[in-house]
Amino acid sequence: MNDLKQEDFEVKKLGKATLVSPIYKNYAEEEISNELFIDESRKIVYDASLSSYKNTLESGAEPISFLKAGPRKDIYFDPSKTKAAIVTCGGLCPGINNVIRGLVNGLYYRYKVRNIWGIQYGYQGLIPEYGHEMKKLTPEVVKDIHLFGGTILGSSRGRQDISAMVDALERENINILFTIGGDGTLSGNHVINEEIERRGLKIVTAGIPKTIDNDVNFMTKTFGFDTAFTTAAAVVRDAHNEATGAYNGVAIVKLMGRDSGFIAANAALAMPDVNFVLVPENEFDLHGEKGFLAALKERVLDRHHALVVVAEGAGQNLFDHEDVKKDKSGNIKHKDIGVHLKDEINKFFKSEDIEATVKYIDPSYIIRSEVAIPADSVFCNDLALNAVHGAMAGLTDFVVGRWHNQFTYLPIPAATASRKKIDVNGPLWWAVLETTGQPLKMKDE
Ligand SMILES: Nc1ncnc2c1ncn2[C@@H]1O[C@H](COP(=O)(O)OP(=O)(O)OP(=O)(O)O)[C@@H](O)[C@H]1O
Ligand SMILES: O=P(O)(O)OC[C@H]1O[C@](O)(CO)[C@@H](O)[C@@H]1O
Repeated sequence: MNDLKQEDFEVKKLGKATLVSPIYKNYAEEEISNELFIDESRKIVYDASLSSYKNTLESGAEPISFLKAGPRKDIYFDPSKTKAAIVTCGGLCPGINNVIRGLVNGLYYRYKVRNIWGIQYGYQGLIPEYGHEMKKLTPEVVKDIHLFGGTILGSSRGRQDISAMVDALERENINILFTIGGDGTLSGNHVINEEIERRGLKIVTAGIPKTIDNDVNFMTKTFGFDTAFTTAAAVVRDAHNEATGAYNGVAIVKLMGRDSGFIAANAALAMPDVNFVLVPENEFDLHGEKGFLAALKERVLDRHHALVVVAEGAGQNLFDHEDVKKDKSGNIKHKDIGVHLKDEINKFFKSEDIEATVKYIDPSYIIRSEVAIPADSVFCNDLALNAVHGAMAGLTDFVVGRWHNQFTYLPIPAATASRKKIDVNGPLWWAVLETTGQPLKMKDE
């Protein structure tokens, strides 16, 4: 591993370094993480323990090359002539403002870039017809924004014309575009980059992965996730009070998680009063001997209260999918499992002649609008600074992340090829089963 040289690795679209960084010229540059391994035959770097690595290859994505994130000795852009822009897209997430603040301060103080702009309301802000003016960003403008949830730039969903967006970058003489967003935003970043390459423009794009669902590939954790499950855990605690406050009380808390149940699983582990965690990765039946309702009944008759945490993408197998609805960006809108559970539990206990009190709590939007907790604030700032370092060094079409205790730069297609999910044979799910005591499977098979 130590004998590996930079040229052994397939590094996509690394810009040509032309300038020596005024600040980092003495920085010992180390490009490759020791925790990653090389597949000599393919000339790629991967983590041997990685199941998502295999999924990514199977999905036909490009091979993965991790670079260790951090400042480079040589930088590509002359700070005095560099114009940077920041855009935030998709749903909200705790910490977006911290990332914006970190990007602005990193550019301004570390590299002395003075021309920094915020694009308003997501990719819409690059389309003149919407009329969203760009916002000048300085350390003064962003100095307090970490004290608030949401995004000071606004966000949006919905496809925009790629060529028109690149026209805007060209027209505005933007050299660096930072995109803060989830899977969709990063995919958008990638196609914008393809158009930039086609036109041969000196523009780089850098992604900072934003999703409270924590479902981005090759990221141990995305920012906002810790805040999300910490906030969710407080709701779960209160729900427990509701459940125990009535004889045969059942409380259901629905949490976000379109495709992955990380928030639900972690909130339940943080608040181990939870008796059932329902996640998209683990299908369940409602009815039948081994179904969820039978298990719930057993629990209620035994202890006279029960606490259920359900991720929004769970139990979708219980619905028919003839009228699939999508949001503006094309994401499938899931059927409301929380309301469905509440109704089915009520019906079931009535049919069993058991008097039960069912309380349903959906704190989704409150959770994702929260202010970042300190651990997330630190993380957001680190991600932002590393994104700045990569972009100033001329890297493009990359997403900054953290993987096995290292900050990394990863080609966007590797991050978006598939979603990270809970491994139901892995330690997280086993911890959930052990803590809740819920049956291994709630399905008649
Ligand atoms: N393949 C793509 N090409 C171009 N633009 C895309 C692509 N996928 C998504 N986008 C755009 O990226 C923006 C954000 O996408 P989306 O609404 O799916 O949110 P997201 O980034 O996945 O965040 P969240 O995790 O909150 O859903 C939208 O404007 C969407 O149209
Ligand atoms: O209601 P909106 O804004 O479409 O966002 C909901 C989605 O955002 C997410 O949190 C992803 O960021 C999903 O779990 C959820 O489906």
